Amino acid sequence: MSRTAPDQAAPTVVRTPRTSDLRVRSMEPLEPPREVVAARPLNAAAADLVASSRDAAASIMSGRDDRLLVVVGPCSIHDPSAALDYAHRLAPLRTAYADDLEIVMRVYFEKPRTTVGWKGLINDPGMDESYDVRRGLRLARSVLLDVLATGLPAGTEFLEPTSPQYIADAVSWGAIGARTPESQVHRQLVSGLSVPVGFKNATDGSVQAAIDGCRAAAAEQTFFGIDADGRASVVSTSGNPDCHVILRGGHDGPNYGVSSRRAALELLEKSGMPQRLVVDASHGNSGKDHVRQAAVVRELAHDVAAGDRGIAAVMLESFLVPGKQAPAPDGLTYGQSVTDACIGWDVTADLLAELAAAARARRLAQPAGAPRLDTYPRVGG
Ligand SMILES: O=C[C@H](O)[C@H](O)COP(=O)(O)O
Ligand SMILES: C=C(OP(=O)(O)O)C(=O)O
Repeated sequence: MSRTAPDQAAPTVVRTPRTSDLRVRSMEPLEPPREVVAARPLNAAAADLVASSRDAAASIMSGRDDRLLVVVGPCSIHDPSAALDYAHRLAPLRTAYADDLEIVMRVYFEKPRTTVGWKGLINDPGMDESYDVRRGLRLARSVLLDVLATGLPAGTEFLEPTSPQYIADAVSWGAIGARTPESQVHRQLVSGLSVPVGFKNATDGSVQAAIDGCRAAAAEQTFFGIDADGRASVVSTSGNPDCHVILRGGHDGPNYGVSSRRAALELLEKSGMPQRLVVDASHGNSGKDHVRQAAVVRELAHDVAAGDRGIAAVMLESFLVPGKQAPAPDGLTYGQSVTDACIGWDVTADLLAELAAAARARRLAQPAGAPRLDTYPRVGG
């Protein structure tokens, strides 16, 4: 065996380990928002509806308007035809109850999941794990414009930090879901949205998380985002004063009852925010049992009719057919939810009539000289 002389040693091979994209399978550029918006721009009538319904929602939430805001519609949009069918039924009720209710349709495209599951029409429009996000974005925009054309404003959850560039001009009310009120990314995003936004209490029931979310979103923020051409950008915002809290229940049970509402109103007062709440009849407040939603709404309507002014808005998950089914690319029941169970159309129509009557009764019961709610400052104001 020959020994290698030190000056003839084999050169050391220095291997540089790969340290990025180890778990990224692919990256595909998206169309810039400007192109998607230009393909289906808002017309003047739709822009008027968006602007006036945003004002109405902000006025109701601050107490300048004594009607009830009602955000009602499917848990998620999966079939644009069924969503439009629903919108055509709801739109006449918006007109019929306009003196007492400001009805906004839930048009939710992005679903936050507890672990994993279908993440909504934008992420996977075919519900077949093909994740055609380009189609999803265009489809979502079309659904929003078609809903606006029926005369209904739309409300949605903002989840992906860049998707609002594609659709937010057509949205009248926004939500930050229970899994994200503490997320800095979402608070920053809301600070730049031109839309009134409700922060849900956290899934553990914390209302303070939602209040802190409103306060952070009311402040000026600087963060990463994309511009209308899709370029990575530094975004600086002036803050969103039109934020409010949504009670949706939590792991320990519902929080729509009078004592939970009173506790939430006290927290709002301590933070100098309007003592006005959105109450979600679904999720933790119904235990995800759609039949329970009707009981929750009726309890809220009773308290509104008795003069409760802390309830400014009610959210309902409703579709054409009650219940829910598993998401699938075909073979689905038309008009039934593929995420949380929804109440069906007939019950929805009854509940809207009851909420309108309750808002009317509250107005009539208002003692002359009662303090105007609009004396509350705006968030951060
Ligand atoms: O609103 C919909 C659901 O409650 C939310 O997306 C979480 O759903 P999951 O717990 O089924 O994932
Ligand atoms: C996901 C939703 O609700 P939450 O964030 O309260 O679970 C929703 O309203 O669609």
